[in-house]
Amino acid sequence: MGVYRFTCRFYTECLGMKLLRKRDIPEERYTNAFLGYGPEDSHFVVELTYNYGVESYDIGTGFGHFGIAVDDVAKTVDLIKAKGGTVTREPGPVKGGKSVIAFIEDPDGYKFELIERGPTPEPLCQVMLRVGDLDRAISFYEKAFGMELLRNRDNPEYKYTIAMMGYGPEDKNAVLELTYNYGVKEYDKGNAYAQIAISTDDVYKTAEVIRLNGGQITREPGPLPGINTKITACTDPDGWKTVFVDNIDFLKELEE
Ligand SMILES: C[C@@H](O)C(=O)SC[C@H](NC(=O)CC[C@H](N)C(=O)O)C(=O)NCC(=O)O
Repeated sequence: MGVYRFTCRFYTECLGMKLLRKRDIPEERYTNAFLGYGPEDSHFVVELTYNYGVESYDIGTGFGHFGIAVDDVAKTVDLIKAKGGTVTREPGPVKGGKSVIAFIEDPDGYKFELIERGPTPEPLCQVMLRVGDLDRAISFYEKAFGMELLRNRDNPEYKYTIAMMGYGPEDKNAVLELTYNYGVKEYDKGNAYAQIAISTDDVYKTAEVIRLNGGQITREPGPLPGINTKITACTDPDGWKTVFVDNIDFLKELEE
């Protein structure tokens, strides 16, 4: 359990997240820790999973980073260094743009982009995933998941395009940042990053819409054995997984 405890300390001490909930599922041989900047019923959170006995994972090349909005990137980086955290890109304007950013890594090698922004109710603000066909990915997330294309930006000098997808404006909501690197059609997904989770009022309808729009259902909609929360899961055209969780069931789970 050493890796699990150390990782939690990094999230609370270096990133200022709160440890919201822990659960051990011995019959499935894993433990979860839920961390974030506000309660799980109204905030995007990180779910860390420790699988008994597994001490390392392959992060692959497709997963990019989690974005964290901070009001002063340089100050945050100093604090992270003082706590012994790993900084992989020093604070400064993004190449080809103006936003001040820095990159850090957690003890398992997951990257976090620190982004300088004003105060926000949702500091855990991005999940960056690389995709092989941006138009295909945008169309999938719009039609199958009902997300909006909030903004896109081409950076020809550095040969990539990004598209921000989500359910509300970036300054108040967590978004999916899809990145297309010119000419790169496929990535290695490794075995570390798992999925994002999205709430829904009806997992059965959600699965139907996903199927109609080219998504692959990897878990048929229905209640999870033991806890009865209804979920469905799918992969997008690049193979990135998403789990949809029934709203009311999830709130009941939090009360237990
Ligand atoms: C503010 C927002 O626009 C960004 O931070 S973009 C960050 C930028 N992204 C990329 O370069 C994506 C393409 C890259 N090849 C990849 O696949 O990750 C970035 O990471 N810039 C690095 C820098 O040092 O500025």
